[in-house]
Parts: sequence; structure tokens; C-alpha cells
Amino acid sequence: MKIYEKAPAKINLMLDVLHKRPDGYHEVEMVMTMVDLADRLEMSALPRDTIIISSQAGYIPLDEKNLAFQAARLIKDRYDVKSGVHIHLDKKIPVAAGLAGGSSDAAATLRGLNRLWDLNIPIEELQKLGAELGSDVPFCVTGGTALATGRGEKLTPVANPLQCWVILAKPPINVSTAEVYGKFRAAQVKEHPSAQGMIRAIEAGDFHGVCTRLGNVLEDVTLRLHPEVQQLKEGMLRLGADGALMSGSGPTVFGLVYKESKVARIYNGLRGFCKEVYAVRLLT
Ligand SMILES: C[C@](O)(CO)[C@H](O)COP(=O)(O)OP(=O)(O)OC[C@H]1O[C@@H](n2ccc(N)nc2=O)[C@H](O)[C@@H]1O
Ligand SMILES: Nc1ncnc2c1ncn2[C@@H]1O[C@H](COP(=O)(O)OP(=O)(O)OP(=O)(O)O)[C@@H](O)[C@H]1O
Repeated sequence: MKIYEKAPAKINLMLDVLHKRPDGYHEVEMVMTMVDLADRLEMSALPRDTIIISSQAGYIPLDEKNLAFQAARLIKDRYDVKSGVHIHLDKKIPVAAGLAGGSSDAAATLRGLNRLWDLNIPIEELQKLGAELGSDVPFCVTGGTALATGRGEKLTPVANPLQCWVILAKPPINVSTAEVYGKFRAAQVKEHPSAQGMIRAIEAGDFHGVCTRLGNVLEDVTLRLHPEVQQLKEGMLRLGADGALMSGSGPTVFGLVYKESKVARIYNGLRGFCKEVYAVRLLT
């Protein structure tokens, strides 16, 4: 038997860091949503007790370092599943981009194996399992648009009627999420973005309100380490995006664009100085 799951990329429309916790994680307030750029997972049942990961992408680990592997092992251990699975990852989301590619694969694995093995695990339980794999995984289990608090695992859904284009541009640099959080200093934050303001604008379908409320306090940290991210953001706005922001800990910058007629110009303009550019729709 085979089943399929889509694993979409996430973007952070706002991200605020409140403080560092005794466990080393940071307390955050984020509004997250998903875009129509997705990995595709094919899960095939295996009679023997093993987990096999394959992918067309040559640049991700295929062993126990892969988050899909970790998700499969977690669900097998916790629910005492003796059969195995072959998971093929058709990667479309750029890796280490701030788009939660690995987290979304892990979440899709949890959803998929719940179906493949008829486990009937409630969605809240899948989210709890997800939190053991990474802070972005619980959100990726359900997707949609949500306010995420705690270290990212406490979720409140947000009704999102917005429709727009999202241009994603990933510069060819590696950013470590742990390093960015580690270099974050609350005292250096000039302006905290407002989660409630962002949620009100989304729920009202106020596209321009959303664009003016975009904010990510991790942006300054990554921009100091990699000034090319700032140039990409400026380029995005200069070419006509209605709003632009770095996603997560970066380095991907996304631009929100209302009018379809502007998309090709921004896409082509960015391709002039960045190889990895995508024009996709917001998933609502
Ligand atoms: C930047 C975001 O992607 C925004 O959505 C997330 O906050 C990070 O999510 P993630 O990549 O799933 O992060 P995890 O794998 O849980 O953690 C990676 C590292 O980031 C730091 N980290 C992460 C989340 C958080 N709330 N506080 C942290 O300080 C920790 O040093 C942790 O060791
Ligand atoms: N299924 C997977 N897909 C992509 N990368 C994976 C996967 N499993 C493990 N990794 C490893 O995880 C690391 C981060 O990749 P990922 O694409 O998840 O980052 P990210 O988009 O920055 O995540 P986030 O936004 O949650 O911080 C990479 O070093 C990669 O080798």
C-alpha cells in the first residue's frame, strides 16, 4: 500500500522574541502561514521492521538525521509498530532556507503514517509528537494560518481570507537557526511587531494592513551576519512588492504581491541577482 502527503513551506508574517527561557529556547510570538511550494512524500508499507528514506535531492541526509526518518522512528516507537516504511521525498522546498522544509516533511510523515498504519492518533497528539522533533513541526502538522507561542508549539488558528502572490528569494548562504537565536539580544530590538495587530489585519482580509505590519525581530541579527539579505529585501521592495520580510531565521526573503500583473517583473528582476526565486500563492 502507498499513500501520499504534501508538505508545504511556511513563512512567518510576524515573529517576536520575548525572552530566553531556562531550557535554552526562546519564548516567541509568531504568526505563521503556508505557501503553495511543497515537498511531496510517497510512503510505501514494508513488511520488515525498517525505515528507508530516499530522495531525488542529493543534498539532504537520508539517514537518521533526516527529520522524516526521526518522525517515522518516533511514531513506530511510541505506538509499537513492527512493520516498516519506505519514504520517498520529492524535495521542492529549498533546504536550510527558513521555510521549515524539514519540519514540514516530519509533519507530513506523522500525518501519513497515522493513515498508513491505521493508528487513529488525534491531531493534538500528532502535534505533541511533532514538538519532540522541532519547534516548527506542530504548526506544520495542521498548517493553515496560526498564532504560535511558547517555543512555537502552542497554536491558535487564525481565519485567513487573504489571497495574494508570494515571491520567495533564497540567497546562496547558510544560516544556523541556533546561531541566530544565540546572537539575538532583546535589548537591541527597536520595534516589536504586534501579533494582535497582524491577526486583526488578516482576519479582516486587509492586505495592505498585513503588509505594513510585517515584522521579524530575528531579521536584524541575520542582516548583520549577511548584508546580502538586506539587499535582497530592498530589491524586492524596489521591484514593486507590496511588503517584504525575512522568513524565520532566514536567509529566505519573501515579498507579498497583490496584483498578478506585477509578479513577472519582480520575479525576473530578482533572478538577475539571485538564482533561487519562486513565485507562488498563499495557501488559505
Ligand atoms: C525560526 C523559526 O523557524 C521560526 O518559525 C523557529 O523558531 C525555529 O524552529 P525550528 O527550526 O523547528 O527550531 P528547533 O529545531 O526547535 O531549534 C533549533 C534551535 O533554535 C533555537 N530556538 C528555536 C526555537 C525557539 N523558540 N527558541 C530557540 O532558541 C534553539 O537554539 C534550538 O536549538
Ligand atoms: N527532510 C529534510 N528536508 C530538508 N532538510 C532536512 C531534512 N531532514 C533533515 N534536514 C536537515 O535539516 C537542516 C535544516 O533544513 P530545513 O530545510 O528544515 O531548514 P529550515 O527551512 O531553515 O527550517 P526552519 O525554518 O524550521 O528553521 C539541513 O541541514 C538539512 O540537512
